[in-house]
Order: sequence, then structure tokens, then C-alpha cells
Amino acid sequence: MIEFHQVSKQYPGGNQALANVSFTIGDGELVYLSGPSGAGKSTLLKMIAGVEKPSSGRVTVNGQDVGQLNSSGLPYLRRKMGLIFQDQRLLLDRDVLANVMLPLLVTGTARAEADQRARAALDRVGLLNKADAAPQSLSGGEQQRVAVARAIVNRPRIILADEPTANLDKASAARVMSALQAFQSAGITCIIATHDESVLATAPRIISIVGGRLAGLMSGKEITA
Ligand SMILES: Nc1ncnc2c1ncn2[C@@H]1O[C@H](COP(=O)(O)OP(=O)(O)OP(=O)(O)O)[C@@H](O)[C@H]1O
Repeated sequence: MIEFHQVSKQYPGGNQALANVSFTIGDGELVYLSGPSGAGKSTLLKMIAGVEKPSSGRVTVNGQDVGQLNSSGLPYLRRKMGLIFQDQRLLLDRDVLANVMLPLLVTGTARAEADQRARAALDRVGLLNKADAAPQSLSGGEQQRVAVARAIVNRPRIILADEPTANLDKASAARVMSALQAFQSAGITCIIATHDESVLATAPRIISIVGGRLAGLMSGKEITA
């Protein structure tokens, strides 16, 4: 379970990115984050991953206070998460398979097992046939699906995706989204920031953020501040 309890975030010298945000996301839920540019969606996702800490309030993942984790505790938390963040591009000096193997190799998985699991992850997103390709030879949508494969290769319990369909055409965006939605049916919690109206129209649950505040909730048991 992911809980935000009266979370505010003030960047040093910057705007108030989030103000008194409270909500709960249960295990295995698929939740979309919507809101205009600058609303605070990326900040919210970064707090779940412990990349940013709240200025006040508390973010907990499975009861663990993320803001209190130190540099030895954070890697354990992140191992349970698959991150698809805008600043994590594919590495262009290695092929698709090597990009997907990387999270496994850095956590000590043997090369043969990493190879096998990375191929299985590429298969899940329909790109096993591109394993040996250079990332720059793929379309934008295919590159995003490789990023999805890289995010799930560690078998995370939670997937956090920040605008995974930004800059994609409709058909590519639909394939990326359906790849992500498939993980929810496998019991993985998915939180996806998106502007994609067609996705939001059919979303089971939306957390809407405007100006750093909770602006709307389609369902669930949120406590608005
Ligand atoms: N590292 C930072 N330092 C200072 N201010 C920041 C930083 N990151 C974000 N902000 C500010 O916090 C606010 C929320 O930004 P955030 O990136 O979370 O919004 P967003 O909803 O994800 O926007 P977008 O849809 O454009 O990605 C904005 O006013 C932004 O300028």
C-alpha cells in the first residue's frame, strides 16, 4: 500500500510543488495521475521512489516511511519498483538486450539469468525480435516499450511511469499503455502520470493534481485536505 499523509513539497528557492496531499493506493491498483504541466505529478512520483523527500507530511510504501530511508535503505525500496522516468533514457552505446539486462547486472544477477529474464521482459512488450538492435534504430514508441521492459525486469511490485506516452503517436501510445496495463492484471501496482485523454476516459481511478493540490478523485477513499 502507498500512503500520502498531508504531504507538502517546497523546492529550495522554488515553488510549492505539492500542498497537503493525502491519498491511499492499494496493492495491485492501476491509478492515473492527471493535471496540467507543472501541477506536481513528477514530484509526487519521485516521492514514492524516494528521489525527493517531503518538506512536511509522510509518504509510506508498505508501512515504511520513504522520507526516513537513508542511502542504504533506499536501494532496497527501489528494487521493488520499476521506474519509467523522463530522465532515464536508454543507453545508446549498447543494444536493446543489454539495456534491459542492466538493472539485473547491477544488482548481482548472473549474466545467463539476466539474459534470459531480459529476453522474457522484451517478449512481454512484444519486442523480443529487437533484442540485438541499437536503441536509436527503434521508433519512439518502441524505445518506450524497451523502457517498460527495463522497468519490469526486476519483477517489481510497483511501477511508476511519468508521461510514458509523451511525444508518441496514437497507435504507439496505445501499445505502450496496454503493455503497462497488462502488469496490473498480474497484481502489480501501477501509477501512471499522463495527459492522454483517451486513457483517462476509461481509467479505473484518477488522482487529479492542480497547482500542487488534489483537485479531483474518481474513486477510492481519499482524504482531501
Ligand atoms: N528540482 C526542482 N527545483 C525547483 N523546482 C522544481 C523542481 N522540480 C520541479 N519543480 C517545480 O515544482 C512544480 C511541480 O513540478 P513537477 O515537475 O512535479 O510537475 P508536473 O506536473 O510533473 O509537470 P509536467 O507535466 O510538465 O511534467 C513546478 O512549479 C516546477 O517548476
